[in-house]
Amino acid sequence: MKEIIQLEKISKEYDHKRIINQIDLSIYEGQSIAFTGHNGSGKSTMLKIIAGLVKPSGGRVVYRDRLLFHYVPERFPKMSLTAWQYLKRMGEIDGIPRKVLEDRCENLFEDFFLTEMVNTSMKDLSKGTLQKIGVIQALLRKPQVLLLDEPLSGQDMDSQMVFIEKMNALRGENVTLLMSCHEQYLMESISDTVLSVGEGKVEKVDITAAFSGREYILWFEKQKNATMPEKYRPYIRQTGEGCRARIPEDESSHMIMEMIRCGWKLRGMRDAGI
Ligand SMILES: Nc1ncnc2c1ncn2[C@@H]1O[C@H](COP(=O)(O)OP(=O)(O)OP(=O)(O)O)[C@@H](O)[C@H]1O
Repeated sequence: MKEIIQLEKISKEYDHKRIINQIDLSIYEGQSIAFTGHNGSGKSTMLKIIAGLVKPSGGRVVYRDRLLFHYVPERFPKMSLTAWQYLKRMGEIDGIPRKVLEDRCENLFEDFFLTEMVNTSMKDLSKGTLQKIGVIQALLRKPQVLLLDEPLSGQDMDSQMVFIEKMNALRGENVTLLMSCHEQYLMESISDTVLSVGEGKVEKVDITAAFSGREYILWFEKQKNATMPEKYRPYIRQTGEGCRARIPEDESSHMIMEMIRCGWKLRGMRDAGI
């Protein structure tokens, strides 16, 4: 694999407090890294340093190529433009032809269930909706490196599934993904490397050992004309207007996709071990 970014002895201090301490890290083309760790451990700081948005206090970041970065912040600024006006401007800056931009936006609005909100002023949109607009902006023109700061924190379950699908499609196109994240199922779904950030250090987590044998509890709500996929019947218990399933982790993404395809709406998800 081709190394595209190298962190050499990176440190960062805020108010004399060392958040990141002498980190060395190589990032490879097409790699998908999740930074995980407690609140305030330094995940966002790592992303911002890699994106060149924050200057390290020590060390240097070496970029092997000229790379197109897209950065999706955790909190998207509220502004008076509508989502559509905003994305049109951003697309124009990216040099995307008008018609291509319109088609791309329309498809992405639909995918992320945003069609009814495109003409609402962004200052009146929720955190999750703004986050989706940030993701759409990042998808308008394919970047080489996509950085996402807690991309799922405000998104509903259906949008999370769309997001996972889109990220895996980008991985298929060799886009390098770097995200900060707390959700283990997201790391399992889209990351090949998990790095734990804490006490100044960044350490690799053995994903296979950490996630093996896990099961999830899923809740689905029945929509009109929903049918039950035969394959998953043994895992499912009916509950009033919906159903509940306990499923091994490596089956969970497929089950969710299949249930959504059969007309169910994912209402919730949690680790069965918690
Ligand atoms: N601009 C800043 N000025 C001062 N301190 C900062 C600044 N940015 C971050 N910090 C501090 O650095 C530490 C790491 O912050 P960072 O946002 O990187 O953590 P995080 O792991 O992403 O947290 P969370 O999971 O809560 O988003 C925190 O203690 C935070 O308060």
